[in-house]
Amino acid sequence: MVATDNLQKTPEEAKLNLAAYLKERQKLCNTALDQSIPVVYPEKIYESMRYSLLAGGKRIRPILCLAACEMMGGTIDMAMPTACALEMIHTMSLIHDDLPAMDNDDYRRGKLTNHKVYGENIAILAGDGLLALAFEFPATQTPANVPHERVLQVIARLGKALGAAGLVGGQVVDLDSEGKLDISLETLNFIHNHKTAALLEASVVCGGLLAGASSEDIQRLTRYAQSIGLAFQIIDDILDITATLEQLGKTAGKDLTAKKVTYPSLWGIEESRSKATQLVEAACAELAPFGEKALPLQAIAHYIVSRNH
Ligand code: DMA
Ligand SMILES: C=C(C)CCOP(=O)(O)OP(=O)(O)O
Ligand SMILES: [Mg+2]
Ligand SMILES: [Mg+2]
Repeated sequence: MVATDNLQKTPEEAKLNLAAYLKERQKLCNTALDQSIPVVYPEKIYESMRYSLLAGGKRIRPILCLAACEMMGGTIDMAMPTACALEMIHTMSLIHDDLPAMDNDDYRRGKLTNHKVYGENIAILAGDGLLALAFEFPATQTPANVPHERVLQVIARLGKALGAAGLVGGQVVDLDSEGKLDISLETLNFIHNHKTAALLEASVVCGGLLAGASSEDIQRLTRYAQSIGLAFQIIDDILDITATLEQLGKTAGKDLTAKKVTYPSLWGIEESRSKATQLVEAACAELAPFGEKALPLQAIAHYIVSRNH
């Protein structure tokens, strides 16, 4: 074998097989998520919740949570219930985001959207059910070797990331901005930082909290996550232009149809991509003091800009 194997690879990827790492973590998360919702009476609601929760997806948020917990000296078991909660919250936000009253989308994760299969009423309730479980699950399932006050911090953190000061607030400004062509960069950053980055930040920070990380380390994790959070949404907006329905598992070109101002609409694709790359470099630099232990989080940061779906 010639030594060209590592060409095109980031320094982290050269030392860590990221594709295998992500696949293994996705499998662990999928098993835990599958077990988190048994189907009982009234079956329809559990089936609807499971339909969207188990429909695939990259599982980026739970994987970030597990990786941050491990980097800070914790274990996968300590973080798995919270990792599942993050995916439940994310899935709820997708089900509601796709409703006719919001983005009115027919496809998600390569399948018909929840309301297309179960009707709007059940889709709304499936989101509510997932959201409630997202708080019950870490509160009741986190193993006893994690001190209660850490779990309490996690619950508070999830609520903050998701509420009006986070994801919900971002979605409100996103909806308000549709069709307006004079949206400022400040408003655009507000949308991205709230609707997308807040939950990604909570994913990383909750992993650190569960492992008992110091407040200084939590601040470092926060800065890493804020940078990858903004980069994630810039890439999402680029993919909306460049990728296909088959790649994305959701309708492409929606931002243009909905007349949404995005990074690529303001600055073009290349400059937006270079901004996202700079953010990822900054994110990786934040984790330099953690040395080799930071490799997974650094590789995930690069994956966020290089992904094609
Ligand atoms: C989705 O934002 C954000 C949340 C919080 C669900 P979006 O509508 O820009 O993304 P997508 O293209 O995935 O619907
Ligand atoms: C927050 C946004 C931009 C919605 C899509 O999130 P993902 O791209 O993580 O969707 P899945 O892989 O989980 O389906
Ligand atoms: Mg939306
Ligand atoms: Mg949408």
